[in-house]
Amino acid sequence: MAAVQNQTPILPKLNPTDFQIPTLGECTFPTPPTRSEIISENERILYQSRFSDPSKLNPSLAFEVAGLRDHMFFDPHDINVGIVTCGGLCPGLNDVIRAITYSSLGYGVKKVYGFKFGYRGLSRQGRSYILLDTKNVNTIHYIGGSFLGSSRGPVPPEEMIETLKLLKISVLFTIGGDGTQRGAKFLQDKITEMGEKISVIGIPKTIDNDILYVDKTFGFDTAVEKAREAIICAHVEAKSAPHGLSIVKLMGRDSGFISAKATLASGDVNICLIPEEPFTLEALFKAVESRLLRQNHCVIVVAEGAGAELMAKIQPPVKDASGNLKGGDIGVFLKEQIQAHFKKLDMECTTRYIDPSYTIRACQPNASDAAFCEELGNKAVNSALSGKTGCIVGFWNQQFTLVPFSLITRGRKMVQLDEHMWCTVKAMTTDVTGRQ
Ligand SMILES: Nc1ncnc2c1ncn2[C@@H]1O[C@H](COP(=O)(O)OP(=O)(O)OP(=O)(O)O)[C@@H](O)[C@H]1O
Ligand SMILES: O=P(O)(O)OC[C@H]1O[C@](O)(CO)[C@@H](O)[C@@H]1O
Ligand SMILES: [Mg+2]
Repeated sequence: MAAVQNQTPILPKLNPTDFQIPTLGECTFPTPPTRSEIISENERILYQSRFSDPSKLNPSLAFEVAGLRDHMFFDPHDINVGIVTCGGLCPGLNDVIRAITYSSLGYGVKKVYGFKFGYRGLSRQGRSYILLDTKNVNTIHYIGGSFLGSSRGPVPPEEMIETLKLLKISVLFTIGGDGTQRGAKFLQDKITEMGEKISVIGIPKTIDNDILYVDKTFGFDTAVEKAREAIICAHVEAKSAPHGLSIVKLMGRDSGFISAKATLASGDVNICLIPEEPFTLEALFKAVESRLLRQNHCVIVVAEGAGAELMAKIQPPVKDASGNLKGGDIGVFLKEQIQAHFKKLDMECTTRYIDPSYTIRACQPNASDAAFCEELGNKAVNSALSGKTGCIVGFWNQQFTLVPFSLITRGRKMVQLDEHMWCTVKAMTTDVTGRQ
């Protein structure tokens, strides 16, 4: 097995205090009769569930449990809440917006504000919102995208607090990826500094599944399902042409989870390229060549962030409005390079290039993601009413957790090259690292 190259902090040095969730204060309102499960304040979900020596297991490294307590910090009848969706689209955004709205109004919350186009809707200049109710959110889960719109780009936390205070909002739900939760952390830090009693609760969203300390984010399953459909079509195309080569580009700027999982799910991929594992063009050409000669067809899946070192030589990455690095189009680059290579060899290669990125992201969630979103939304409301703040609702070992912003913003989850999932992908595909 080749040496592991990437260094995702999967098991960094953690302290029990890293798991502590800030609270706004004492919970004094008895929770009204509810169908929701009541969580005892002492319950925890172990960080480490796999071990060989039980004596080395540290039970104080554990997540708080998301959900309702027997007493609430907020009297729901006294408060307004806000919802914002930021970053790229993701299947299930509308489902979470709907779940939060229904759940909040069910507890008797006065008003649910939906901010338009991400944090921009909370800014002084771009302040824009709609009141959400059971009528206007009733059917939004039938379609993809965000009912509220989304955007990238920073907004000063002071301006957001000004908006929250103006509208008497006690809880802000931030639905978004790592950047959104970084922004939410800045906001919550400022709120604490100013001594305001406003809770900020994140719901991690990303098809990339790249949030640290979260097993799975909503939208990921759907993205894999849609990616698999594209791969199946790519395989059909490749098999139907003389020396057919299909290249499918999938999203994944820094983490190749969609590509890896879709490769496992389809069984039709011959070469899988992800950002975490560098490859060489020479090894890639050789692999395609030998595959076309042996099997007459070949399917390549490439994550958008793969080959970043190759792309950087042609075109330095640019930053988007949020400061995320965006490189050139690796899919188009590979198509052109491979075509030029086979032209030089005077060997036939019928190349098809498929980029389903935005169709994967803008669609309705599958049933499993939709159900997951419903629970996430409910857990977020329950946790906020219990006075929790400065955290996201996570999912770890099949349980809904609370994870501090300070923990998830330490980095980004990436595919570990020695994890079972990636090793299985490697067993199913051809290595193009140039090391073998
Ligand atoms: N360090 C930060 N401080 C304050 N705000 C931030 C920070 N990083 C990102 N944000 C803000 O969060 C919002 C969303 O960030 P970003 O565009 O990176 O998307 P994201 O939430 O990571 O979603 P995804 O990458 O999955 O599309 C933007 O408005 C951005 O300005
Ligand atoms: O087109 P945009 O908005 O820049 O988003 C692209 C990025 O969004 C993501 O889908 C994450 O939401 C990444 O995989 C991708 O790099
Ligand atoms: Mg991000």
